[in-house]
Amino acid sequence: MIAGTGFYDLDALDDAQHETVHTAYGTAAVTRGSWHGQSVVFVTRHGAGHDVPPHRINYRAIVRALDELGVHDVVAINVTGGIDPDLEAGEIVCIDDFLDLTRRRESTFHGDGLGGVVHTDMTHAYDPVLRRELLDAASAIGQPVIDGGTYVCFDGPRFESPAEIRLAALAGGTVAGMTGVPEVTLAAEAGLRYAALSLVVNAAAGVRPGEAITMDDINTVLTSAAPKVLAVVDELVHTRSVFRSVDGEEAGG
Ligand SMILES: CSC[C@H]1O[C@H](OP(=O)(O)O)[C@H](O)[C@@H]1O
Ligand code: HPA
Repeated sequence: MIAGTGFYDLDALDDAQHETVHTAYGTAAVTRGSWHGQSVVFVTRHGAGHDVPPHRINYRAIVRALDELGVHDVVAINVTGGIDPDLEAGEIVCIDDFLDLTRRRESTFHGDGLGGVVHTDMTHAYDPVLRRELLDAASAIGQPVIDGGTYVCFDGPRFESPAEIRLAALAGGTVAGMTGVPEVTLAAEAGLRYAALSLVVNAAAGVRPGEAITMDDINTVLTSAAPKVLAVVDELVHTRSVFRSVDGEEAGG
């Protein structure tokens, strides 16, 4: 699980061990533990003290570390601003596409052409099966989650201008964030299954004319809504543990 703003530790993890993983792309701080008997690796992408801004996160080290630790499935949580005017703060969207409007990020494992030039398909960058599992988990606990939406990624760390959000809306954007890309594209390059739950914490700039974006308002939404997102992931992990014990499989992955 890779989470960001408002998600700095995972109380659900038993036997949590903090580790630094050294990769060819730099280091990543991870917490490993057991959740409903399943092996889980948790990463808080801005760091435990939220001291890494979105444009400075070492996405390649995080994704490579998860890959090297044997992770197969990644559930990402991103908090976002709603571009779609119908979205209210506190709503959750299970993302199914992205638009990359970042400009200054290391965004590939294949930049140097070593081993050949590689072009990775992004048609199903958000894994349909893992998305379905998340949506089913949400249904099982009665938590509404919107099925599908386009995550538009900006560099940040500033919020967008109203004109930037109008451009993103014209392109079909649903929510705006600063961390979803290249996390999703690197996961695809690494062959990891990746799905993302996006928690809307404000209306994106200009969507509600006259309304400013404040961290106080965002933190208020996070306090009440973050547990709902975690409850969906908890149900997913719980469901998997039940199926694995019925199947007699080893917990893991
Ligand atoms: C809430 S202020 C903006 C900050 O929040 C989002 O973080 P994350 O994607 O890690 O949940 C956004 O991308 C910015 O980093
Ligand atoms: O409005 C936003 N824009 C970009 N990222 C965000 N993260 C929370 N809200 C926003």
